[in-house]
Amino acid sequence: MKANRPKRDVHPDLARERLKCNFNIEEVTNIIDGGKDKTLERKKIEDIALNNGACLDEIPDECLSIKERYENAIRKSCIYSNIVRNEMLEITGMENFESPVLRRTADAFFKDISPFMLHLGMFVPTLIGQSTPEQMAEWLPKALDMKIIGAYAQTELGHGTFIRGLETTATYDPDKEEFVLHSPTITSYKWWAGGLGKTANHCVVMAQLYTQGECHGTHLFIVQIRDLDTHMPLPGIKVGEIGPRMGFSSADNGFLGFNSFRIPRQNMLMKHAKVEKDGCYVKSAKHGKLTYGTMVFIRVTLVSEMSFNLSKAATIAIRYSAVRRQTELRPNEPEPQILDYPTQQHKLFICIATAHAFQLTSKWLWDTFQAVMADVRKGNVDALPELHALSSCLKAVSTSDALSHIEQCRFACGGHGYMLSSNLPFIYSFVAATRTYEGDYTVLLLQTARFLVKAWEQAESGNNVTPTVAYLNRTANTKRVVWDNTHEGIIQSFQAIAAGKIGQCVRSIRDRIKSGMDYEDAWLMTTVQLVAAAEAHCRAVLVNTYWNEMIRLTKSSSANVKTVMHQLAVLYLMYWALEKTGDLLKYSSVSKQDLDDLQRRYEELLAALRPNAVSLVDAFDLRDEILHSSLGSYDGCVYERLMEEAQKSPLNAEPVNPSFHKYIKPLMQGKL
Ligand SMILES: CCCCCCCCCC/C=C\CCCC(=O)SCCNC(=O)CCNC(=O)[C@H](O)C(C)(C)COP(=O)(O)OP(=O)(O)OC[C@H]1O[C@@H](n2cnc3c(N)ncnc32)[C@H](O)[C@@H]1OP(=O)(O)O
Ligand SMILES: Cc1cc2nc3c(=O)[nH]c(=O)nc-3n(C[C@H](O)[C@H](O)[C@H](O)COP(=O)(O)OP(=O)(O)OC[C@H]3O[C@@H](n4cnc5c(N)ncnc54)[C@H](O)[C@@H]3O)c2cc1C
Repeated sequence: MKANRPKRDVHPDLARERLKCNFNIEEVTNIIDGGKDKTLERKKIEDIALNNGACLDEIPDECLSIKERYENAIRKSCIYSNIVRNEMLEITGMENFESPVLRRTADAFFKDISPFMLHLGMFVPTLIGQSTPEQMAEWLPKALDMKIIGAYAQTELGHGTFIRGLETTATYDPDKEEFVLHSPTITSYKWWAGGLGKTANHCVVMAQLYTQGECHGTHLFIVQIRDLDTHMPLPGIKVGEIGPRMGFSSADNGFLGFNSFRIPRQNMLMKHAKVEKDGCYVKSAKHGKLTYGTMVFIRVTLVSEMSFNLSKAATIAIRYSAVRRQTELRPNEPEPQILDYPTQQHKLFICIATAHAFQLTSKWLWDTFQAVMADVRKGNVDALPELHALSSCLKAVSTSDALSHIEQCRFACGGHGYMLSSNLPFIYSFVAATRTYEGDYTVLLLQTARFLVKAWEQAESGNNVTPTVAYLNRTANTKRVVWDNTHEGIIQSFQAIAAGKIGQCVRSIRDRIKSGMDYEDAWLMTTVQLVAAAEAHCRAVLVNTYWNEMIRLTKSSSANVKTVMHQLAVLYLMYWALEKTGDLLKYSSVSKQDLDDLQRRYEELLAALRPNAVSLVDAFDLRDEILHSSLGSYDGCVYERLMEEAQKSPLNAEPVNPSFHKYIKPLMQGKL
């Protein structure tokens, strides 16, 4: 079903906004995309995927039943996969199946989520990261060609965070050279895996490996769960969907139980550890946590995913705010555009800056990830703890910040932001899940904290520490940093806050141990502070990386692009400095006067950015098909679209609903 979209003239308010722009939008788009060639490639791919209108729906997703929504999502997933397989991968190259462009175009097809998302998002990366070359040759081509469709089944009903506590067992039987998968309890049922409920015919399963009578901890196995022809669950498999949830409505998140289900020995993913034919277990020579690799990979990709989602929300809210007028400031004067209110600018401009901060940081994180993985392939795992610490905190903070900024975008759109047709509730509920999945916020920050405490102890004893915590070598023994309101000064203050908080955690742990606690209890009692310290470290990394990358990427930009990119980065620094005034007062010499000055400069910066606001979101270059929003379309025809979407409500299909005759009328007549 293709929907025809009427072409409309651009709303005069938006047209006027665009005339005010003083920088080259395309140059900024190129920076966000990672270069002019990347922008051209993206546009070419978007044209292929979206120009034929296959992504559009006649009936909005939200007006469909759960079953219809799933079926429509499958229909479109198949169309989309075919386009990816036949046309898009030819341009990106097969090896770039995880290209952000594919994610971006997928969003035009799915207002919610594709049931195939986890196939490409986690199943395929697990095959790549965890298989031997022979296994890769066997499974990967089939997976990329959609001959098999997979899910990632790790979490169980009883355990998500604590992977070592998973209960599914895989017991090796050397006589038959098979593993026997079993779910011994109700809590051992796999739970949550996207695409598992109704779509996947294969999945990667994490299970406790038993061989020669010994448990060797969790390992990954590839398991066929459904017949490829009939799609019926195989004997010994109990599989289904987990039921309605806050978002992810079309992802058929599933449950899965095994009743002594047998798989060949070759189905254990054996890149890092293996079981020989006779049942002998050979441990990973490199690092015990390499089986967690897919999680690290997704945590890394989520930072750019957050930038993308935030840029969508910011585009919707800023275009709407340029069109929406509300409240007379002075009698008989026209009502201002709500974007003219500094409070509105305060809600929204930080969203643009944060989308840039996450995008530039995500590219840097991706390069770091690639470099560490290249080392791991050569047998050097020295940088793995730092990568784990970094990807954990950046995943936690970027998802959490994106979520609260997206909610601000919804607030900024008043009542209309609450409409599903605005798309803001969908974006919000999608991003709300990211704070939990792939490692809960608190849990991941505590992982980073473990690394930071060790780094602190090294720095304290005069040893050099790894690059992302190098600031500890400078600041570990400093009481308070001297406040300086330049960007360098603000970045150093964030580093001083992080160092101060980590140091305080170390002292708290030591004091508690001195007073008789064992290390575990002392750590536990300090976890509220440890989470705050890891967050502070992450903010220090973010401000530093964003600033450095912005300078590097704008070196050859035109003067006005340099200025506007610089303004956004300064806004980001100031916003967070003002959010953290308590910490600044504690760990720097900042005075009340300095903070008042900072507040004034921040407000001036909002005013300076105001004329470019609409063009800055135009620079995200998000097509209307991707935005799916009655409030955010390029033409700004908000009211027409709201009315048009309202007409599609199933309740408007008939002038009188049958419930009137069945219930209301009898009630009115006293006949009920
Ligand atoms: C086309 C591409 C598209 C991309 C699109 C992106 C969008 C995708 C949409 C996807 C939608 C949904 C996906 C959802 C998928 C999932 O949620 S899958 C399930 C994910 N589950 C989790 O993340 C669980 C979180 N828990 C953990 O990670 C671990 O259990 C935890 C780290 C908390 C602890 O693990 P333990 O095994 O108990 O480890 P410990 O004994 O505590 O630690 C020992 C040391 O090992 C270090 N460690 C832990 N993990 C790692 C790692 N990954 N790498 C390196 N090191 C690690 C840990 O810090 C300890 O170190 P220390 O002893 O302190 O030195
Ligand atoms: C939409 C969605 C999609 C998902 N997709 C998949 C998938 O495809 N495959 C898959 O395997 N899984 C998937 N998951 C599961 C997801 O990875 C887990 O839900 C997540 O890792 C959190 O684990 P949990 O649910 O066990 O939470 P819990 O660990 O039970 O957390 C509950 C609370 O306890 C706190 N807590 C837990 N442990 C600690 C601790 N050590 N210290 C301090 N506080 C702690 C947490 O901070 C949290 O506040 C998905 C989840 C969602 C919501």
